[in-house]
Amino acid sequence: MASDVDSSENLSSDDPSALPFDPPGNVRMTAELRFKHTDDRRPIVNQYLRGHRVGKGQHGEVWVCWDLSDSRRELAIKAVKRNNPRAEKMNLLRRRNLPSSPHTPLTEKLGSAEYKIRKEIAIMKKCRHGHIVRLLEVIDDKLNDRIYMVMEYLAGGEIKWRNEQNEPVLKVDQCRRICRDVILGLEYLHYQGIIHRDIKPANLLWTADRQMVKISDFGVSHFSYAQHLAAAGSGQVLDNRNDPILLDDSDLSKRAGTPPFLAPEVIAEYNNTDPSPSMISLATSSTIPSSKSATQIYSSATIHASTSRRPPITKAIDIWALGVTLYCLLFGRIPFRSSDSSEYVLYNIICNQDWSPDETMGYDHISTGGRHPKSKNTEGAIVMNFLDRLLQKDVNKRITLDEAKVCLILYAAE
Ligand SMILES: Nc1ncnc2c1ncn2[C@@H]1O[C@H](COP(=O)(O)OP(=O)(O)OP(=O)(O)O)[C@@H](O)[C@H]1O
Repeated sequence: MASDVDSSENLSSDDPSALPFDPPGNVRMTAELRFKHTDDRRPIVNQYLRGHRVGKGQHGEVWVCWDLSDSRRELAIKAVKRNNPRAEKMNLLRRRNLPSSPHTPLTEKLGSAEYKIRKEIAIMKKCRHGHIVRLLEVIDDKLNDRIYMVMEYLAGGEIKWRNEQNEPVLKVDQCRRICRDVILGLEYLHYQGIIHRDIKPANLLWTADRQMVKISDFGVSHFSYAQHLAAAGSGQVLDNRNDPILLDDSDLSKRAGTPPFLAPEVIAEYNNTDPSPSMISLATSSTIPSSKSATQIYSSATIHASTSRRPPITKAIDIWALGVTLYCLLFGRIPFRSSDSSEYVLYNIICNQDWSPDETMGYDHISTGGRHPKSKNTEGAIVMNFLDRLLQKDVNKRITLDEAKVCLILYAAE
């Protein structure tokens, strides 16, 4: 088998349950795929015995598998088709009405499916942290135009946060612990210069014992060398020079993520109560399908820096998305919703309307005390104040991860 270990990262990969701030581990890059079946017709991809399918996304399918080589470890294997004609067609339809740009982004040169997977791999290769799903091997099957990503398996699956009646199913303390895990994961990502851009409950996976969550799905994430230097200090050098895809900044100008979780600065052109007709047509050209209001979008529109008021897009967008996520976990519903499922209405609500809590939060029905609780020391008041700071529309007033950590420590100590 033609296999080579990424030479830019020369630390051994051993412990799968890496502790926070572990150095990056090796990701095996394998250029050959062997496919066979067991006697009872179960598929084997190289040394991985494939089990049942655990998930299906826009671009790929994920199966549980077992490493037959030595460890017999239970892992996850994601298969992505390099060229995805359906997704390409959707993108083409979306792009049709948009103004053309003199600079053709790499997304369009490579085709969005291949770009997405290559970027996801490049970003995951940089990460080794206890709250980030870890990539172990990439199998590049050129013959069949597929790429396989072998990852650690999160057996608890996606966080289930509401029941059929849209009521919360998690206790407030569980929500707090999920929040803590995401903050630790984001702290590591931001230190690496990575903006996740799609934090939401569906991208947070439980470990088998449901004691911990890990951040997954880096399909629309962005690596910024400038942010990495800012976070890590200018003495740091880029540790992955072989990945030009990481240096392509064109995709930060795309509106990527999941509409109800987008921060106001990402959709700043909707921060306007009297929109121009062109603005409405821009938004309605990609109306949110009603049943899929929490589906990821990518490049439905290029963000134009036409407005001088536009704040820069920074890692603070992940903090906003964490606020939306925490609200979902506490109340079993999304804080900003549009009644008619149009993107324009939703974005206008996100930019211009305040959120409101229910009387109680969590499965354990703890009183919130309302949007601005009178007493400051109740559990409800502490959580509402935390949400208020995460969901600050003004990016300069939004809480930082350092401050969020302090809030959570104080909250846990109450
Ligand atoms: N490491 C993993 N362990 C367990 N389940 C996983 C793992 N990775 C993904 N899944 C499951 O598979 C589903 C699809 O995975 P993923 O979101 O990565 O695919 P995708 O094609 O990138 O999706 P999309 O682009 O639509 O967000 C997830 O929703 C999750 O439930």
